[in-house]
Amino acid sequence: MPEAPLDLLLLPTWLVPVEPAGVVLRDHGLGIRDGRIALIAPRSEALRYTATEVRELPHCLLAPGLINAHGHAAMTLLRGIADDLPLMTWLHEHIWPAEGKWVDEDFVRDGTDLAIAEQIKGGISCFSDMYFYPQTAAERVHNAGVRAQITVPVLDFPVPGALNAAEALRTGLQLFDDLKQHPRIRIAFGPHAPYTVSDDKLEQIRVLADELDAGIHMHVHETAQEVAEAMAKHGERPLARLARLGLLGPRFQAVHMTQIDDEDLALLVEYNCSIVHCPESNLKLASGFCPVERLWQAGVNVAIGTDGAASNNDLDLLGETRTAALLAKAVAGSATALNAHSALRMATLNGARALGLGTQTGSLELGKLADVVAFDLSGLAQQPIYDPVSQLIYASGRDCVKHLWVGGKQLLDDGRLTRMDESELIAKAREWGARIASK
Ligand SMILES: CSC[C@H]1O[C@@H](n2cnc3c(O)ncnc32)[C@H](O)[C@@H]1O
Ligand SMILES: [Zn+2]
Repeated sequence: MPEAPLDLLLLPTWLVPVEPAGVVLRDHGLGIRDGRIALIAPRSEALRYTATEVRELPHCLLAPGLINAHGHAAMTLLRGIADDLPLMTWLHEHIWPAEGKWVDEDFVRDGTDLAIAEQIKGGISCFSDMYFYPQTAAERVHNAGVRAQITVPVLDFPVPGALNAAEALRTGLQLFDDLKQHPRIRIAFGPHAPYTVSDDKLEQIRVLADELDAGIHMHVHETAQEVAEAMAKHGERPLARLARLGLLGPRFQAVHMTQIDDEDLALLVEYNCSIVHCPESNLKLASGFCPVERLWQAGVNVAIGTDGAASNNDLDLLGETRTAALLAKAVAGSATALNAHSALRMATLNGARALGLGTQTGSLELGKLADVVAFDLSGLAQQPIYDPVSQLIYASGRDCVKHLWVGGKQLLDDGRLTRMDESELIAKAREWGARIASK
């Protein structure tokens, strides 16, 4: 029986599948059927297939959609509200007061939409979100067509939208139930940090996460001060405390990890945890440096995240990946650390693995979801091209992002959002900015 026609055949100059590592396929086609990758073949062979739509992509590099493995989407509306401060001053004196005053469902709706649009324009097909009103964030993800891990935020003190941790967990459980069949949304737990969540709440989360086979996403070892204060208070390092409470495992996503001693590294390896490295937020808040090369050599899965726009101040994962590649060399004292191909892997497949989506997305392989980005490398600043991946990571900005498909649906076409109104998003963000600045 003849095969059903492809829905879409993409014909780029370069195809970078990410798995197998280091491969660049020249003049190949990628076929999509029913939202999944159905064909990868040399151009001449690919052209023998019938396809409803054929898209020539000259000078384009086709790669898996980028995965932003840590952020606080709605914080786009607090972009630039408090710059050039250390973490605790930033949080206690500026961000938490602003969130207490402004964050409601409308804020999360408009801020999340703005973040989604910025991320789509930056080639991000999937992101992780840790913020208040996760049900509203999930609704925005559903409408926009992107993929996301939405975490249920848990803190020991009252927060916007959920009066206490018990209520936050109750809301969260409802969300797990409502969205368990959703094709693009995965719910996880988001205990904020070891210094804001008590042992009993963490144990409760461990039990629920085991029952639901869910991820646990948490800021951990963000600064040396966090570790020193935990030593003074509990007599143990935060990661060791989390291990004692049974939270560590392959579904645990430790965000930041700028402080890693030998025992910490042994725990990360033993429990097969993922790390989400946020180099630009760590640089801006002067939080510290995650030792990426050391983790990589030890076989730990390291993904990349932007963190929120109030500490970064953009959601540009391509730029973040370049920063990660450069910083890894400085921290390791070795120019061979984190080459361009490994950096792209961190921003794609490692992100998918961290979020529990490694068998579904993060690489261009037959049967995987068609989450695909096309970067246009035809510009002056990208010439000449010896290695297109080097050019992408070290010499390109997000203005090169041309098209994005998520599950085979096109969300960005020639740099334009297909499902969202950019001028409306800008107008709404300006309204919020004016309101917040005036008070
Ligand atoms: C539980 S909702 C998220 C909560 O986290 C705050 N936040 C944003 N960035 C960071 C960071 O780098 N470290 C710690 N906490 C952060 C955000 O403002 C929300 O209150
Ligand atoms: Zn964060």
